[in-house]
Formats: sequence, C-alpha cells, structure tokens
Amino acid sequence: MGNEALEYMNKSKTMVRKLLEYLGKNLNVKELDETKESLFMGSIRVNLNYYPICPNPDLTVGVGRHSDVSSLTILLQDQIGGLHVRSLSSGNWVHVPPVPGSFVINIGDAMQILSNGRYKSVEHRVLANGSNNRISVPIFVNPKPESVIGPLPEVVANGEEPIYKDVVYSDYVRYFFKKAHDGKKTVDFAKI
Ligand SMILES: O=C(O)CCC(=O)C(=O)O
Ligand SMILES: [Fe+2]
Repeated sequence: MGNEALEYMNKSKTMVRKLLEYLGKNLNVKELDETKESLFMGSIRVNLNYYPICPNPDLTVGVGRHSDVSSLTILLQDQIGGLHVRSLSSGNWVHVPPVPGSFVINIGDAMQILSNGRYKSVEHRVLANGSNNRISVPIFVNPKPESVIGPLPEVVANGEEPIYKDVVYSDYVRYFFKKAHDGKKTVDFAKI
C-alpha cells in the first residue's frame, strides 16, 4: 500500500506543476523555477481518509469546518458524497457532488498568504453519513516546512500593500494543529 500511495503522489506532480504555473500567471510569477517549486510544492503528502457509517449522523460531522494549510489540495473522493465548501459570497454550504474520474482542487492557506489574498483558501467540511462508509484521498501540496512564506515579491512589486507577514511554514502548521478545527481563523495567524 505504501508504494502505491507514493507512486500516486509522485505521478501527481506533473499535474500539480501545470496547475501552479497557471495560477502563478495571475501573480506575475513567470516560471516555476526551483525556488518557487520548493515554496509551493516542496513537501507533498498523501492522506487516506476513511469515514465509517455513523449511527447518529445528525449529532456530529465527519470533519469539522476548516481550510487546508496547503498551497493546493488535490482531492479524490469516492461516489458517496458529503463534502461541502462554503461560498465566499453567500456564506452558504455547497455540496461538492462526486464526479467519476475527476479531482476536487482546493486552494489552501499557504496559497492565500503567498498570493497576498488574491487566491482565497476554501473553507470545507464533511458531513457524517448514516448509511454508507466513505473514502477520500487528498494530496496536500505544501511549502517546505522550513520555507518562509509571505506575500510574493512579484505580487507586491507594484505597490500592493502586503496584508500578511512572513511566517515559517512549520510554525503555521503547528499553530493549525494546536487547536480544534474552527473555520478559516488559522490564516489570521499570518495577518499583519
Ligand atoms: O474527505 C474529504 O472530502 C475532505 C477531507 C479533508 O478536508 C481533509 O483531509 O483535509
Ligand atoms: Fe481539508
């Protein structure tokens, strides 16, 4: 199993690079050189999530509301459903229906900080299910733990006011795991 997970992760890198190159265009990042690659995708992790049938789905949730600390998350979900994302404009929870053969791509907090808030990490949660087990496999694409993340020089070059300070990525992650999932509050840790 370990080998399959590792192979899956490594094979995803081509797609991840393409996505980052595309997203980088909006940030005046001309190319994904070694420095940028280490900043956006220097540390990649794959998780295997199993949500067993829940006898009282109304009393709990599968995963509480949070945003990922990653730069990007590439999520593979099975056909059961239950993932919801929160609309930035309305605040409403929107179900993300499983589409066979597709990935859900989520923006994470590191991307929000690096882009000086141009890209917003998505708040999401998973509801408990009373009749089906569910499996999901997220690939978390992260900065290297020792990376210092803050608004990219390319983004603030034209006089844009930075709204985040530089933080060591591992400090940010430690802060995230220190507390219970509570929506998008973690990102305030990096606010100026
Ligand atoms: O199971 C899912 O669809 C999402 C899981 C999740 O949000 C996470 O592992 O961070
Ligand atoms: Fe998540």
